Amino acid sequence: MSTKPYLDLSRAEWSALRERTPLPLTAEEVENLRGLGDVIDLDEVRDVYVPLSQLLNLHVGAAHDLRAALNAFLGKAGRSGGTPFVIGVAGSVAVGKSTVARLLQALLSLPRRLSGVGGAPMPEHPRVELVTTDGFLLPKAELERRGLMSRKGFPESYDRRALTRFVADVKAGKPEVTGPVYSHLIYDIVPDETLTVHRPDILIVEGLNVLQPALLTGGASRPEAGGGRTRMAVSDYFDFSLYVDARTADIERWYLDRFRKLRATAFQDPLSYFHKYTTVSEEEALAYARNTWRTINEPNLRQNIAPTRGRATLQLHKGPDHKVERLSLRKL
Ligand SMILES: Nc1ncnc2c1ncn2[C@@H]1O[C@H](COP(=O)(O)OP(=O)(O)O)[C@@H](O)[C@H]1O
Ligand SMILES: CC(C)(COP(=O)(O)O)[C@@H](O)C(=O)NCCC(=O)O
Repeated sequence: MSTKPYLDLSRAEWSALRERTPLPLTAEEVENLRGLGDVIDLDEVRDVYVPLSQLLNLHVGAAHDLRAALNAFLGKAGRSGGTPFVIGVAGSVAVGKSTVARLLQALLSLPRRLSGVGGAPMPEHPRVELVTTDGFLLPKAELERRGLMSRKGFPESYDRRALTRFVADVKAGKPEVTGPVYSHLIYDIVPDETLTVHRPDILIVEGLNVLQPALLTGGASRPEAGGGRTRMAVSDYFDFSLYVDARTADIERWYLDRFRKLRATAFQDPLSYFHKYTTVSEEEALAYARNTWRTINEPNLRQNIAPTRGRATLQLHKGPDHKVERLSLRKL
């Protein structure tokens, strides 16, 4: 008997699971998914992401039942609703986290009649909110002050306390939870802009470091005091987590391709932090992007992000064309 914590499934094995609980999408719903403006193709949606949304619905139902049982034990029957189900999406810069997160948001928001799961506690139209952790990056001026501009995306470049507090507040059922907003255009936190989450049924939290374990505070500097205190990490609030995985050479290529595309589009805006790369040759611009990959994003992947892969509930392993080739599902 295998004691490996993960069950490995080929794409074919995984997509065959869908047939047992078919999810019929109407033409309009398919059209809405296309309307996400993403590159993702519909075979991929059907074979990989529809079964995933069905598995997530099973987890949502089971989490609800467990909470109801706990409340009954505590003599609080009838108060089991209202706790959002929280999903974390982790992986490297440019591996496709935001594409997966937006797609899941769309699939999980579909009317319940499509979910194939009976009796789950969701309303007919579940409200699914998405937050990205870039809003919790320290502002550029603060990164500069701390000498962290070349560590952007590393765990220490975030206000981890604020992120954890944000998710804890949503999970606790606060009616309104407000967080900061990051702009890729200005490469900084946007002053005077916030995002507010209003008691969603499901919250998706997407970012490079969402599977980082909790920090130990105080203990390292004061071992004589008998060790420190462990803070909660954002991952402590997850009911389910996904790690989007691919070969490093493929991710680097996707990063450079995205940079090339942005150079022809968003960077054209004179307000863009990267506007300067539209006025030099493509070769020069790509040399800059390659350097950013090699000195920031790849070391962050190796040192901080990839080591958290084994904490995810499900790992999606992508091939060179973004198609999911195999999956590892946590079973122990
Ligand atoms: N399933 C997919 N099929 C094709 N291209 C994809 C897919 N997912 C992501 N991409 C492309 O890969 C790049 C990185 O994806 P993105 O979601 O922006 O990554 P991240 O949020 O991890 O930085 C983008 O150019 C995106 O269009
Ligand atoms: C904003 C990011 C840190 C990603 O943040 P996330 O939402 O994953 O927390 C990253 O996309 C980024 O800008 N990294 C800095 C290096 C670069 O320009 O690629």
